[in-house]
Amino acid sequence: MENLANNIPTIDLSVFFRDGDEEAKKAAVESLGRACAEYGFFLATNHGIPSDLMSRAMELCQTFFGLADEEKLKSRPRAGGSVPAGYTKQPEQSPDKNEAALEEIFTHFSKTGEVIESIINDYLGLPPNFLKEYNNDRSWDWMNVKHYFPATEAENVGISSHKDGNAITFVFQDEVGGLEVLWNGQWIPIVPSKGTLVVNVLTNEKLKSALHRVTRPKGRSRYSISFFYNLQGDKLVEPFPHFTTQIGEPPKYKGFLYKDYQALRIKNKINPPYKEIDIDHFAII
Ligand SMILES: O=C(O)CCC(=O)C(=O)O
Ligand SMILES: [Fe+2]
Repeated sequence: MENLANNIPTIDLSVFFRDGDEEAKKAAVESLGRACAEYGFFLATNHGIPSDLMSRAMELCQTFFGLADEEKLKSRPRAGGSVPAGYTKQPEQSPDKNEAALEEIFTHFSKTGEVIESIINDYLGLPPNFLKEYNNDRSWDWMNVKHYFPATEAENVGISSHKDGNAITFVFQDEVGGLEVLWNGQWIPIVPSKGTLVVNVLTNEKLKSALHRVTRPKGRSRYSISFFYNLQGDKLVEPFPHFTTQIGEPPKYKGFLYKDYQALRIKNKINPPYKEIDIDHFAII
């Protein structure tokens, strides 16, 4: 049988972290854009996040999750934050001196997000810096770390099928595996490698917001770090005129305020009947 995992493209981003080499940049923009249009996912190498920092961050997650519950509970998110989940800095309870690794990797993810955003800007033929200027407030970006327990005989759901609700997601997973993306009706495994980026951009479907899920392998725990490159809450999100009026195509989605969308997602996630709200909620049928 064909190994579909090989279909997910790997993009080397090194060319975007140095000056010059315009031809190579153009080729990489094209490959990255095509991967986003076809799969909504790609694997990135040379993405600007130092590998020793990634190892330290992953070690820290594993140390943290190994603590007793009463210790972990001391680090729960503070009430009144803009998002009710994710990593919250609690220095006095930090598991060890490596804590800075999570802060540092957050900054790197943010920068790499800007690089990917500008590549997507070019791929879509938007005016220079259009997305950068539209999405110019990084204070809504966030990150979380997850510990998936081994599958049992009865069930193996890590995260059920969903679309992310942000602009670009980076997932850094350990070597265990379990992340899968839906493509042409089949679940394709995202085989662990140094850095996996999940891309979801609102462009009237010029790029794909892919359904994905995590299944839990038997016999071992799995850890991952997800970074969500976001939008500022008061932004109005709707298909840009470049993808609608300017090219004579109707919008496929209604507009919404980004913070209302996030609130709706969370409300439905934590209240019965526990529905996954995603961008389809705003689709114009
Ligand atoms: O843990 C993973 O590999 C993916 C997690 C995910 O899809 C998410 O956090 O939205
Ligand atoms: Fe996700």
